[in-house]
Amino acid sequence: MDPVEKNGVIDRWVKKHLVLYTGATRHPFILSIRDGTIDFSSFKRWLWLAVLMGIWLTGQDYIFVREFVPFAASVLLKASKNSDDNSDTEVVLSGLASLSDEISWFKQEAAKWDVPLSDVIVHKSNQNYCRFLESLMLPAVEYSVVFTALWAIETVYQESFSHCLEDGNKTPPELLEACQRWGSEGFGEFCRSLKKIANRCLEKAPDEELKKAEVTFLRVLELEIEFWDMSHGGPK
Ligand SMILES: Cc1ncc(CO)c(N)n1
Repeated sequence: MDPVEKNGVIDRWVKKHLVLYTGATRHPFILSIRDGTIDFSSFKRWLWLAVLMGIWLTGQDYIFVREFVPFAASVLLKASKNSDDNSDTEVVLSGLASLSDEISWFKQEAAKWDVPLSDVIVHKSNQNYCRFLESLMLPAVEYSVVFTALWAIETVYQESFSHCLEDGNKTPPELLEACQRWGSEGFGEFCRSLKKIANRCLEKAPDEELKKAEVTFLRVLELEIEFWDMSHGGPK
């Protein structure tokens, strides 16, 4: 690890807000997948009920990703305008390409469970998250702020699902495919590229902007926790 990355702003913030960060990346829902304590009969019952109530998590994530695409595109636009490094746009573009892949996967999953994605009702927590993304798409929101958000959103998923694949996991085979989607080495590498760029932008950001980016980071963590919370809650 190079010294810049090790002492970067991002690592400082992760350390400073470790409780919230761990809350997002080691949520009880994720731990129950990793420990294999997720009871499949109850999971299926939950899934069935959730489908009926429109809070099916895959369906919610499909809605989220559909909103995440224009957000990532807005980061791409800012990268092409503001960035002093051309490779930024390439990194974001590769992220957009995998989102296209993700959307196909959601559709395939929906077909497997025989649930039409068009019928999914947006849960309140998800709606809040999508609204937050919308607010970040405004042209006035600084590049370092949106980049911090992009890094945090992707990294929470990466750290959560890679934990389910680490040594000693008892992850049910039915869920391995989903875990590999975000827990893979390739996605980890992508998140590290995002972190490098975020650190570089934050290093140069004025204090005011740095504060905004930190608040944005914390908001992402809260919204991710609320997203996981949908796995055990009914519609709010
Ligand atoms: C809620 C949520 N956070 C992050 C990601 C990563 O793309 C996702 N698919 N969904």
